[in-house]
Amino acid sequence: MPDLSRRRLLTGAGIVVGAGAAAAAGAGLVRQAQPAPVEADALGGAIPFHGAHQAGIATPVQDRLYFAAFDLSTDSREKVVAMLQAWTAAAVRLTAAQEVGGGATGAEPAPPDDTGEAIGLPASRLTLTVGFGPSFFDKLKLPGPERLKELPHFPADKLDPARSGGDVCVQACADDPQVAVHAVRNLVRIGFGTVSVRWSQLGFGKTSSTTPDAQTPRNLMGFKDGTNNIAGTDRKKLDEHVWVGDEGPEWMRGGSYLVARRIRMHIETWDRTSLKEQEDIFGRTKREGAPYGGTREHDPVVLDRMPIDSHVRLASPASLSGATILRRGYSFTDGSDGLGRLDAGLFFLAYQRDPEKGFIPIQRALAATDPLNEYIQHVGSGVFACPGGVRPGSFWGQGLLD
Ligand SMILES: C=CC1=C(C)c2cc3[nH]c(cc4nc(cc5[nH]c(cc1n2)c(C)c5CCC(=O)O)C(CCC(=O)O)=C4C)c(C)c3C=C
Ligand SMILES: [Fe+2]
Repeated sequence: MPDLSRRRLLTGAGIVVGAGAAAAAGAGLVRQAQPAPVEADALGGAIPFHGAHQAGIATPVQDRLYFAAFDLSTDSREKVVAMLQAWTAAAVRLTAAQEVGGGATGAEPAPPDDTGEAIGLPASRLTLTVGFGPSFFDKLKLPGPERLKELPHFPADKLDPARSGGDVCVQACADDPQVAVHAVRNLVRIGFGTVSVRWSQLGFGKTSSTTPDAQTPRNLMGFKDGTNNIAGTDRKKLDEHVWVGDEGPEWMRGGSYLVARRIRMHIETWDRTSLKEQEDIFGRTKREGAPYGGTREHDPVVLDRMPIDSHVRLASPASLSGATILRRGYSFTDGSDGLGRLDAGLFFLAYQRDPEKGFIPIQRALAATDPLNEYIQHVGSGVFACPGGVRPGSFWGQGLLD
């Protein structure tokens, strides 16, 4: 649990102190209709919303994801500003396990402000991260950052427009799916008339880690995923590869560019593949996750010990003039496809300082020769500029829209 003092929580997360709070302590930081004082030892895993960077990027990866991409239903900047102000106020409360607006009860005869399904649940390390797609800037006639461009087409892409694009995105990560869904649902509600959901994706079983000391999670192919990811504590690498710096624009400083890809896995075909072939495809062993030529997971990757077209060799920065991304993906299963096959795969999320030096060269190399392509297909895609962190009293995208 993060070591947050009560004072820091109260100022940082914007919680208003009120009566009737004693009951909130005990089982963690608990949602209350009435604003409540919160004990320092009862934060229930609240991650501060405010800071130099948006939470949910370098933050230790939570267990669950709910990601939503929105279309603007207006070209009025004023309406968008009003919505982003209201979203920010709600996000401050949601990430601190507080109900939005006037709460989930007591508003008769009006419908309650908060939908209520998170009453009594702790903060669950909820983070809410917002990004703007290239079309956001076109629709609002705003100058977009130079580095935010539509992604190129990659060979074998089979992108479904109904699962791609979006003017705005919200990435909600939490250890409890109900908390993540509740957060996005309430933002959708607040945004009614200004944005509508274009597509969304639930994710479970994180497939990457930003905490190298923790056990590396496994993807649905059974392999450890995230071994060679950037650690959330590695400030040097984050500054070099993830956070936007002086190249700006100003409102993007401390922000990052997000690439989201819905990657379907042909699980049934994969499961009929021998262990040796599976391991050759990645260039790592299945049980230990060791790179070929090594015996332990974190042994150094020696490229020429790996098959020349193995996934890890192709994607390694050493093969691609240093191209590096921060991965933050999740597994998904969305039922079956009507032909008896699971609609399952990896919802791949990658943050970087410049997609031209991160995702794009890596994906070009993978799309060309990765043997994994026989077992996967990219079916959804989005690219978003995620502004720098929100300061207390400010709102998401303020520097851009003010
Ligand atoms: C464009 C970027 C990448 C896509 C798309 C991608 C898809 C993808 N990856 C796996 C499984 C694994 N990937 C691993 C390593 C790895 N993958 C990428 C990039 C993309 N992967 C990078 C940059 C790396 C790290 C390379 C390195 O520096 O060593 C691994 C090995 C363990 C690890 O380091 O994480 C696995 C396993 C799947 C299943 C998949 C699409 C469905
Ligand atoms: Fe990969």
